[in-house]
Amino acid sequence: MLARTPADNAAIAFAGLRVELGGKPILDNVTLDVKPGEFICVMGPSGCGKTTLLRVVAGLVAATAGSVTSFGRPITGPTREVSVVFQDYGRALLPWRNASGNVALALEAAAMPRAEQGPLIEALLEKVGLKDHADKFPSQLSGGMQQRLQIARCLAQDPKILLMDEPFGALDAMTRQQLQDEVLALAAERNTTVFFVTHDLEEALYLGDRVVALLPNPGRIARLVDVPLKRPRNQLTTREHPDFLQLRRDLFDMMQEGH
Ligand SMILES: Nc1ncnc2c1ncn2[C@@H]1O[C@H](COP(=O)(O)OP(=O)(O)OP(=O)(O)O)[C@@H](O)[C@H]1O
Repeated sequence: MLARTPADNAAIAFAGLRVELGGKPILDNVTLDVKPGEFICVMGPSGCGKTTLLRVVAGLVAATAGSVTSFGRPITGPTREVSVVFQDYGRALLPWRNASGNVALALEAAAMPRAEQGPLIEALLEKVGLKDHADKFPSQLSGGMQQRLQIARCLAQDPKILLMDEPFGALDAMTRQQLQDEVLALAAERNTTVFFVTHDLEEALYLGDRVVALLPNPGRIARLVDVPLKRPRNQLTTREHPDFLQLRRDLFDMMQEGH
């Protein structure tokens, strides 16, 4: 039997990953192990390759060199074990299906018998606070509610890994904070590995067990920091904690200096 390496146990393992698109290097020498159940945040300025890195994990972009594996298996394309929440909920949801119908989409894709779908859809909508809105269409829901619906649809897939690409970027500050806490609670309850992309340093520190800071041209890991703040996090006390402020300062300076 072949010996297992630490990377085989990682939910996601990048080893010397390089990605070129259109002949241009976009990511270079990305090496990182993401532990099962870890909440990892990838942050950095616009164009540093955050979305490209997420798309590699989703199996939508191939490595030019190096490797990316999930629980020891190479990622070669999209699978049901990995689900993606996009920033643009308006385009991710089907406008002609109501909330239940949008969640059902994930279950239909898994060929779940219709009779089993109902109770599961109800439970998922309740989980994201949309129990009383099951019959509403996306256009009848607020932005925050539409994003909750997209999250419910992703959870219906029961993914091992949840990829989130600036999911709260289009929401107002209050809704954004509410959803941050809801996602933290859901991820903890299900022990889901979350790979969360944001350009917002404070959001990354608030959510993450670790923060990966990328710098551009080509996108590369500039810092990998542990966030030692206790859980459950709290929008006031966590953000006021001296460790939070220190990490924010360090990462901010690093991004400003660009190295
Ligand atoms: N299909 C493609 N072909 C060529 N270049 C691409 C392609 N997709 C992305 N890029 C380039 O790769 C770089 C990284 O893009 P990416 O979207 O991954 O960055 P990002 O950090 O997510 O940026 P943002 O925060 O603005 O979304 C950019 O310079 C972009 O122009």
